[in-house]
Amino acid sequence: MSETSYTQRHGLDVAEELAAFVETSVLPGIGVEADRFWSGYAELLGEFASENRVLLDRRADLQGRIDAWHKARGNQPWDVAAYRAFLTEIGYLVPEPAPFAIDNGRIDPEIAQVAGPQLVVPVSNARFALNAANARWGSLYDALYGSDVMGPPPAGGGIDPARRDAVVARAARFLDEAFPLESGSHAEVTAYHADDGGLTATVGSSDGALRDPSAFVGRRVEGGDTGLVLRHNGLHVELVINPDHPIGAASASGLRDVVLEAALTAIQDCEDSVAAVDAADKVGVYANWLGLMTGDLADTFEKGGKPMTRRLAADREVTRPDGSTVTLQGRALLLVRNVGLLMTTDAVRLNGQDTPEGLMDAMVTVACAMHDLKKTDGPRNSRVGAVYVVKPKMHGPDEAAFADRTFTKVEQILGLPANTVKLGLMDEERRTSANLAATIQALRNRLFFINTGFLDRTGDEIHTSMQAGAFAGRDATRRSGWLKAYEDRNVLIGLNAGLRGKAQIGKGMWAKPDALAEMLQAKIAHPQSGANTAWVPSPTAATLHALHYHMVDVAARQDQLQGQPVPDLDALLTPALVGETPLSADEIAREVDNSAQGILGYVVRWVDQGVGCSKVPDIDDVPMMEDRATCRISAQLLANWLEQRLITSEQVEDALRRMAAKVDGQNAGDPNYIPMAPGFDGPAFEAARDLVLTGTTQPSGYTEPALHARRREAKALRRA
Ligand SMILES: CC(=O)SCCNC(=O)CCNC(=O)[C@H](O)C(C)(C)COP(=O)(O)OP(=O)(O)OC[C@H]1O[C@@H](n2cnc3c(N)ncnc32)[C@H](O)[C@@H]1OP(=O)(O)O
Ligand SMILES: O=CC(=O)O
Ligand SMILES: [Mg+2]
Repeated sequence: MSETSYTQRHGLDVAEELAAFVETSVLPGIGVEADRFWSGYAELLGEFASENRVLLDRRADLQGRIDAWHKARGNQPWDVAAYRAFLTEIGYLVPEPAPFAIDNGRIDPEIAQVAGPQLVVPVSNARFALNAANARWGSLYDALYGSDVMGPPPAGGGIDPARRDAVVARAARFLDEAFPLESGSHAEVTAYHADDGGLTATVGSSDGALRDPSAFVGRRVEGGDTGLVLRHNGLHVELVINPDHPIGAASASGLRDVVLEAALTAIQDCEDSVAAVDAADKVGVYANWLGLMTGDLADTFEKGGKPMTRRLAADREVTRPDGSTVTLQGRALLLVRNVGLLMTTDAVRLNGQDTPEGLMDAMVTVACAMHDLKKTDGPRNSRVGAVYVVKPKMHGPDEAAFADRTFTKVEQILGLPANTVKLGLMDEERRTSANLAATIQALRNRLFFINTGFLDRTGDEIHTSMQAGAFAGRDATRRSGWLKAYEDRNVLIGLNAGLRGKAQIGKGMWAKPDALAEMLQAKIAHPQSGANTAWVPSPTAATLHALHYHMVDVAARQDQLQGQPVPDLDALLTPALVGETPLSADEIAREVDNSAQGILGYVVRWVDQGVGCSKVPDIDDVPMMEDRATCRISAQLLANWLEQRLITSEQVEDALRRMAAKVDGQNAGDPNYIPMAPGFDGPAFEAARDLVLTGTTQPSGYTEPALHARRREAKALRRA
């Protein structure tokens, strides 16, 4: 039962808290009257809500036909030619467009020109959201010292001199690679000098310049620190000199830190990393986004036993050798991820019906961003007057065209110039990957990224071919040919569509937040593949991943790749089924336990505590980032194995119960935690059960319907 109270606006029933938030917090100062906002919203729903429904019905219709095709073929050998012909006949595959190039208008340099990390953060968490914005600049010393890159992370308390020296030496190696000196190493520098002639470094008895003197940008002073700002591959690096600081005092040159320009962009997420199921939750999410756009967001919390208040970082003013100044952005360029087309919300109702949540996100998040567009001086987000909306889970060109028209309408309602809103296309559903060029074309006037590597994409891979047979395990599914085709095609199709120098071609999330030594080894593959950004889960990961963009010149890599043949669709369309070599009973049992644990560990915090992104140890106790997309994969794999009779529902129930007890144990230290055992009947456990047992019939295998319903149930129980 909903607790929501409504107020009437232009024929809409609007939740009172949303109406109050829009009218008292969002609209004042952006030149849009409440009447205009709500009458426009009513028009938007009138024009787009039923089309949204038709697009969802089309998804279901195509899925039904694909399921029937696989079932009718039974055990016949896989025939990709027949499959392609069938997908073409039903309109799942559309004709390739003639060559074209995107024309996306003015785009900020963090997207169009410079390659670097993209951080993602649940915007519902103000402390994290601010931290993500401020992760534009990250201490390399802290990232190396505090992570596992230099060996097991420190237990805390005090500085270990041996570890400190190893960190300093590692950072000097980086400086030698990115900013080599004419002679000698940064490790040997006893003094850095900056004057109108540029930067010199003293090594032994001689002063030498940088091998590339133009890499020196200038100097800035902050408190007792002098920052010497360098630039390489478009990314800035600051040598922080302060001989009075304990770390600077231990260094002959007084170098106390090397600060990297790290998260060039940060996605403030209203989607899969948040749990927002009603008007109150949505207003919480929007309020943080609004605060980021006005610049006023602040959060006070306790850290290390002391209260601290976090705010957005200031810009950085740097004095060049010739005395002129340049202002460097202090914060990541902020993008906002809206929700997709699937869910409806009861925060705005029309004719007694809930309305598409994606349309509400479009109206409200763009209106909030207008506070940034209205700024005439001081720190701002977009310097070219753009709003960057990341649009997830679109299936193919028709849905992309729908998003394009939706934002045209939103721009008209809010009085914004056409194509102010730029869209990031998440290539995370198979119908988009298979029709990528046409999908890009549908967004050509506002596209600012295409990203791959997505976990949702694996979930959709399994769901789409649910009836084709049993999928190999989660890792094997992600190692097989379709994934390489998906990744490679995305880069090459993006380059063919003229994204170079205009938009991002991005790669996916590093989902092991604590395994950063491994990330440093592995994630260099992203820039090497021609991607000019890739997702990271934390500011520390952003700082470390930034090193990769110094090691690889992505623009040069894109030049090499431009014009290479795009891999054929066959590999993309071939599902990663178990095949000739069946999985052993042990392999199956281990995968079932692992998936059950991942689902429960995530779902219990989502449903009972409203936490949308969690760190959950896997079966080998490796902490994994779990969000709705990883949950979708685990649930879909178990649903597929049930459907294909590799496992039984009794096995699933047994694994869920055993793993629920394990997850309870893992959360024993959390005073707010509600154990799932021994009753196994609370909304969290029920949600996990729903996700697996109804996984074949959930739309596209999405987790939102089950999670939202159970979270609302948990909230109602708490109220009762
Ligand atoms: C499939 C997809 O859709 S991927 C996109 C969705 N995923 C995400 O957005 C991942 C976001 N990341 C996170 O939520 C977290 O990093 C987790 C849950 C994965 C791990 O969190 P933990 O390691 O437990 O973080 P913990 O609570 O210990 O915080 C450590 C510090 O890192 C910061 N931090 C961690 N992640 C982030 C982040 N994404 N952005 C900003 N700051 C962050 C915290 O603010 C905190 O610093 P503070 O104390 O100074 O505020
Ligand atoms: O949205 C991100 C994903 O991995 O899915
Ligand atoms: Mg996703």
